[in-house]
This record gives sequence, C-alpha cells and structure tokens, in this order.
Amino acid sequence: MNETAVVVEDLVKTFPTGGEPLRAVDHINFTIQQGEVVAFLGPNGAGKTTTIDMLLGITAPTSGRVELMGLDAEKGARSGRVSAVQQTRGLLDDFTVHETMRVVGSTFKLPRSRIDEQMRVWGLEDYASRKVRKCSGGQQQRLRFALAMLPDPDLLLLDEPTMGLDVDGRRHFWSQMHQAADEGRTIIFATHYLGEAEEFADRVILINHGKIIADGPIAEVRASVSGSTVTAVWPGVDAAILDRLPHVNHYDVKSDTIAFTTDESDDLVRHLLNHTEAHDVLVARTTLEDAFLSLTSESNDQTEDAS
Ligand SMILES: Nc1ncnc2c1ncn2[C@@H]1O[C@H](COP(=O)(O)OP(=O)(O)OP(=O)(O)O)[C@@H](O)[C@H]1O
Repeated sequence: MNETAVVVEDLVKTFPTGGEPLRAVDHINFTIQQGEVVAFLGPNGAGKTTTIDMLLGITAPTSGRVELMGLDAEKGARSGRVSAVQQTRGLLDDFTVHETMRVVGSTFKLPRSRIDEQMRVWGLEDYASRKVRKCSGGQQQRLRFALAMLPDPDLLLLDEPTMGLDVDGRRHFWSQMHQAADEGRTIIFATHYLGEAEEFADRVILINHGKIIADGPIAEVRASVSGSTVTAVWPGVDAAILDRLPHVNHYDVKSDTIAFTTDESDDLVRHLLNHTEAHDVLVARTTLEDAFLSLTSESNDQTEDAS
C-alpha cells in the first residue's frame, strides 16, 4: 500500500520587510509517499524551516496548498498522526520532564505504559523529575524526540533534529529513526549535515533561495553533477594553461593544488601525467557535498543574473 503522505502544491511564503517583500518559499511542489525518508538540504536562509512550519500549520502560506495524510496542515498536526521536532519551540520551562510527558500523553489519551516506554527508549528516566529549564540542550532534545514519538505518528517532521547533540545522542537518535522508518513511517528532516542526509535519506530535496533546485534519490542528485573530481599538485601553473586543458568542466586553484571537475577522468588524468608538469594526481567520485556546492552556486548565479 503506497499512500501519499504529503502533497505540496505551488507553495509560496513571502514576509514583509521594510522594502521589497522577501519570498522565503517560492512556488515549490513535491509529493512524498508514505514510508519515504526525505532530507531537506539547503544553505542558511534557504527556506527549509519556513517550509516545515507551513507543513505543520504554524505558518500560513501566502498561497498554495499543503496536505498531510489527506488532511490540511492544522488538522494533520492535531490528529497525532503527524509529529514534529523543531529547533527551539515546544517545551515548557517550569514543567519537569515527566510532567511534560504526562501532559502531552493525556492530550492524546495515551496509557501510562506508553509514556513509561518512551521515557525508557529516550533515556529520560535519570532526569525525570528535573525541570525542563534545568536540562541541558541535548537532554531537552531527547525530550522533544520522546514527545514526538509518543502518539505513534505516521509522519515525522524534524527541523535540524540533531543540532547540539553529542555523538552518542546523534547515534541513538538515528538508530531510533531507522527503526521508525523500518516500521513504515514517513520521515522528513531538514539538515545541514550532508553526511546524515547521505546515510539516512532515500531522497533529497535541495532548496536554495526558496526554490527546489534538485529532488531525487541521493545517488541521482549526486550524479546530476556529472563526473568526478580530479586533484593534482601543479605549482605555479598559469591560468591560461588551465583554461586550455581538455576534458575539464571546471577548476579551482588552492595554492599548489588544482581541483578539476570532469566527465572524462581517465582522459584528463592521462593528459595531466603525459603532457603537463602536474603530479600526485588523485581521482574521487562526486560527493553529495560537491553536488550541493555546485547546484547551490549555479542557482546563486541564476538568482544574481535575474536581479
Ligand atoms: N518571520 C519572518 N519574518 C521575516 N523573514 C523571515 C521570517 N522567517 C524567516 N524569514 C526569512 O526567510 C528566509 C528563509 O528562512 P528559513 O528560516 O526558512 O531558512 P532555513 O533554510 O531554515 O535556514 P537555516 O538553515 O539557517 O535554518 C530567510 O531569509 C529568513 O531571514
């Protein structure tokens, strides 16, 4: 059964500024099927949080439509089928950890056993009676995860979920999310950590300046930035020589090392070693990070050209 979890149609959000309104989300469209794990990637200010806030019904779209599990955003959030972990919101400072869990559990009429289980799963028992404001950032984040999982949601929306977590916390979080995904839940997360997207997501939606600039399986997005990176040590090489090299799409000079992107790495390596002074030549396949940098810089160029 492949139910549609999320539909986003021609979604726009503009914010007033002193002058020209700021279009934080600019006519985006996507559909996510139940059971997909999707990473929203994008540089600071790309529009990831604004998009997630519209999915959650926290921010009203300027125009366009959002549907979650067949419900509009607000009803989706109220139903308990959709849960969120957000960067800063969602906790009351003067409640203890256990009280917070109980209050949220009672709004969904959950049995005590479910609350105890999630306290255990997220390692909250050791500081159950601590006030939220006295918990560390990582402990508060664990509480947010426990609260999000409490109603056994079908869809999880996570805005930079592992920010501020130590290595153990991060590992524990992702192992729980792996389990949640294996159970067929849909997971959408915004992240700056390309490694997390690469390791965990089936699909990546790359956002820049409020627009989707790539959407697809990680391997496809990586491959859309064609070819490989070839690096070589070549002290004092002239730009005029680099400009004339065959088989090169693009190059960057960092002191004595030149990084080339190419679709024909074998031919380029052969040329460099046989016909030039370059040495210590290395070939690496394009990483998601290369794709991310290349696609965002292309879209920055287009935005500059348009303005
Ligand atoms: N309430 C608001 N009022 C005015 N501008 C806003 C508001 N919220 C966000 N913006 C602007 O909208 C743009 C997108 O912001 P958003 O927080 O969605 O980006 P992001 O991709 O989540 O960034 P980050 O990775 O830094 O968290 C930014 O330019 C931001 O300054």
